[in-house]
Amino acid sequence: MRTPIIAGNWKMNKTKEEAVSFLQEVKGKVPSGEKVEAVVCSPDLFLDALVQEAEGTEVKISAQNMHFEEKGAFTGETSPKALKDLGVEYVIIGHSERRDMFGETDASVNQKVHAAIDHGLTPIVCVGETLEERESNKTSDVVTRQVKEGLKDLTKEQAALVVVAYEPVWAIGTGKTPTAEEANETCGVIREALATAFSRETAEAVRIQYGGSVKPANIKEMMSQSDIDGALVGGASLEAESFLQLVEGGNE
Ligand SMILES: O=C(CO)COP(=O)(O)O
Repeated sequence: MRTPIIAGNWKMNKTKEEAVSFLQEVKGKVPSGEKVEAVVCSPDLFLDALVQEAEGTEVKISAQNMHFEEKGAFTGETSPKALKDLGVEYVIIGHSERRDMFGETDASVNQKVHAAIDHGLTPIVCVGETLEERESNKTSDVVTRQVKEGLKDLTKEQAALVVVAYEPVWAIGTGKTPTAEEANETCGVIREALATAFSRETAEAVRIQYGGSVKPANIKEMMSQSDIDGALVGGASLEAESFLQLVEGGNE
C-alpha cells in the first residue's frame, strides 16, 4: 500500500511572512494519520522557519533543489547536510525548470539523488517530456531514460524510498493536462522502468506523482488512477485554502 503524497511546489514565490502565515493556516487542518502525506516545497530562505512552524504537525517540509556535495566552494548553493540539519525531509531533484534553465542533466540528477539518500532526505525526482517529444511519440523513451539514468546505481532498497514526479513539461503552468488515463499510462511506463532497473517489488513500493496544472477540480480524477499516488502542484498550492482542498482530494 503506497501512502499518497500531495506536495505543493511554491517555486520562487512568497516572502517569509507569507510562507509562515500559510503554514499557520494549514497546519491544524491537514488530516492526521497515514492516509496522505502533505508536503510544502519552499524556497531555501524560509525552510528554517517552516520546519519550526510544522513541528508536531502532519505537514512535511521540502527543499526545491540542492547541491550534491556535502560542503565546499560552491557559491550560492545549498548542501544536503545543511538541509538535513534544519529538519527538512524532502527535496525536489531535476525539476524541468532546472533542467531547462539551470543546466541540470540526468547525470547531475543522479548525483543529487545519491546525495539526498545518503543524507537521509527523500528525493522527489521529476521526469517528463516536452511537447515536441510528445508529438514525436517519444514520451515513453524519455521518461524511461530519465528514470534509469536519474536513479542509476541505487540499491533496490534505496530506490524504493524515492518519489518520482511525472510532470509533462507542456502541462506545467499552462492549464493543459493529459487526460487522467494518459497520465496514468505514462506513470505505468515509469513503474515498468523501475521494475526493469530494480525489481517488481521496488517498482510497487515507489510513489509516483502526477504534476502539471493540477487543481482542486482535477485532483480526484488523477488520484483515482491505479499508478498515480499523488500530485506535485505549482500554482494551485500557493493559497492555503486551495492547498487544503488538494490534500483533501488526495485523501479520498
Ligand atoms: O511544475 C509544477 C510543480 O512542480 C507544476 O506547476 P503548475 O501546477 O503550476 O502547473
